[in-house]
Amino acid sequence: MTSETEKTTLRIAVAQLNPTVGDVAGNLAKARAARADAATQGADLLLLTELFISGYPPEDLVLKPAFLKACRRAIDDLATDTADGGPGVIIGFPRQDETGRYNAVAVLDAGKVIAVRDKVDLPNYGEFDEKRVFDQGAMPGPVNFRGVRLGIPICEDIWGELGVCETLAESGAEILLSPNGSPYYRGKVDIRHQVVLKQVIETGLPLLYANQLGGQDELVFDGASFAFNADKTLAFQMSQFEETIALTTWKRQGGGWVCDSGPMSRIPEREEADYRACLLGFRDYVNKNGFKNVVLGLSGGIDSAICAAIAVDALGEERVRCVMLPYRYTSEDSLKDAADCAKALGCRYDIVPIEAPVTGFLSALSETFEGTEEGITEENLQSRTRGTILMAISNKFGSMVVTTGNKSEMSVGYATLYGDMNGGFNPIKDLYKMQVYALSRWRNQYVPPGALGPTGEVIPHNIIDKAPSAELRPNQTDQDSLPPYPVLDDILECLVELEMGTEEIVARGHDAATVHRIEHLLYIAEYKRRQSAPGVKITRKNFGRDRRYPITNRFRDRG
Ligand SMILES: Nc1ncnc2c1ncn2[C@@H]1O[C@H](COP(=O)(O)OP(=O)(O)OC[C@H]2O[C@@H]([n+]3cccc(C(=O)O)c3)[C@H](O)[C@@H]2O)[C@@H](O)[C@H]1O
Ligand SMILES: Nc1ncnc2c1ncn2[C@@H]1O[C@H](COP(=O)(O)OP(=O)(O)OP(=O)(O)O)[C@@H](O)[C@H]1O
Ligand SMILES: NC(=O)CC[C@H](N)C(=O)O
Repeated sequence: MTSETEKTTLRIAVAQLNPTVGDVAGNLAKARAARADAATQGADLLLLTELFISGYPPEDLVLKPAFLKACRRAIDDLATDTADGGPGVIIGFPRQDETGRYNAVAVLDAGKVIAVRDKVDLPNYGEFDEKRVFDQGAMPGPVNFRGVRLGIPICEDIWGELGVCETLAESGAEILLSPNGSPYYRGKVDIRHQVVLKQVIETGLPLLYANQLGGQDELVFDGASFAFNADKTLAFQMSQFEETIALTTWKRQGGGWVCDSGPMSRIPEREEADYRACLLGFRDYVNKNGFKNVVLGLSGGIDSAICAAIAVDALGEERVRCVMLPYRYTSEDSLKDAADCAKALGCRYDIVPIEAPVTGFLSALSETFEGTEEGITEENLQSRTRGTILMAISNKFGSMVVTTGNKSEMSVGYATLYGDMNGGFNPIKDLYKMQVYALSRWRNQYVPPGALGPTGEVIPHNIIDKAPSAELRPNQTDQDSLPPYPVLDDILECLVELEMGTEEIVARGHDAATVHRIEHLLYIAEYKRRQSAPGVKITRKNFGRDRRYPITNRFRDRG
């Protein structure tokens, strides 16, 4: 006799998939394909991630009744599928009833929605803004799935202090299954492990953590789903940055449940992890927004070189066009380095000289500018001419312009509005210059899994070794107007990531006048950053949602 309460084995397929926000039909199709796969593998249950049917984060889309209706219809359709006796499904969806609007999960089995649970703890810090669009759910109880009492805390429910996991344990949950939409930042996998371990220790229950995959605007969801058993051992670990479904087997043992099989994948570290995040975020932005190809200005400098490498790795060389736009200050070295880089990457390389258009602008302005000194205006004209030409190529061929400014220069406003700031998306927006160097060196040695680019030195070593220069006037280098990048980056990390006081930064050995100047530049460049293209979030504090400073701001920290 097999009664449900005697169930001793549970096979859970964990689907770490890449949904698209707003593509309800596409996400439903992905859920169905995953369920078919799970059925083939003999799973009892398919676990999908937070708000899978809408894509995460759906932001203000959930304020549209038509969108919520479409999501609900998709959940009902998927529930109907489960009448076939195959795997049940846990899937995230946004829902509304007379009491409010919720970030919810549905449990589907035997042709029906057998339970719905709402997220209690709505994150409202950093990149998250969930209190804006969702109401707090009621404290959940476990769901009885084929005789097993499952606790389903949704993402922040396992991070926060509201006691959701404890409540689930006290009300009889036997396993905790947590659907997540957890974005990448450097070192996040370890942090998630610690968060989950804390809940495992507090509840005495095993916890399965399933995370979404893929880029959504500035965020990268890196997957890396895993579980800890109640004895605090890592039961399985899925890969990071890869869309995958894994079967895990759970056994009833000594009064509790133990996960005794599942994959054990390697988690990449440091440069590899950051590079792969840039790649995935860039690829998904371009593909999910329907661009067939991209174009970028390749200057012979390191920023555009690494952007070209990321673009080729993400899209393949035939979808990337590099354009060298030389002016009279462009050196022979730059011409050679840019050509070598494009050749190493195997992508199309055009040369469009800007002497004639810049001369045209200057001649049009000659009367207006009569009696004035030549300076930054004329320098910016070079950058703006390049920006205009790249946008023309974009319009003509439908290619998205890749923006190439790193976090160091975006911090201090070292970029020209409507010039090199033109473009749709920036793969290195959240990488300081020293990190750009580190990732470039790494990429010259390794090709990440799934990358479409070639092996070998794709960023010629001369580009890495030479002094960075914008070449907007003769013999110019970045260091003429900025401190050396190791110094600049340290000061910026203190100011931006750590919100340190200037006195504290000076105490680290920096020159006070330099620290004050960098702080000033950081504040006065806020207006530029507000007009800048989105780009991949890599740090805990990107210039997007994570750091929200006023543009009009007279505060300067003088101790
Ligand atoms: N608070 C504010 N709110 C709104 N608008 C404001 C503003 N402050 C200035 N502005 C406007 O912005 C204009 C100045 O901005 P913008 O025209 O961009 O020019 P600007 O910031 O003055 O100059 C661009 C800087 O970037 C450097 N650069 C350029 C290109 C490439 C690189 C590189 O190495 O990658 C470096 C260049 O050497 C220079 O230091 C002003 O003329 C004014 O109209
Ligand atoms: N001669 C050029 N040909 C093509 N694109 C250029 C050229 N000069 C600048 N650009 C574009 O403008 C961006 C800003 O470049 P700039 O040379 O001013 O300094 P940078 O920030 O050090 O970038 P890079 O390291 O790529 O040179 C470049 O990344 C590139 O996309
Ligand atoms: N979607 C969420 O609730 C995510 C919040 C959580 N702190 C995370 O970053 O993973």
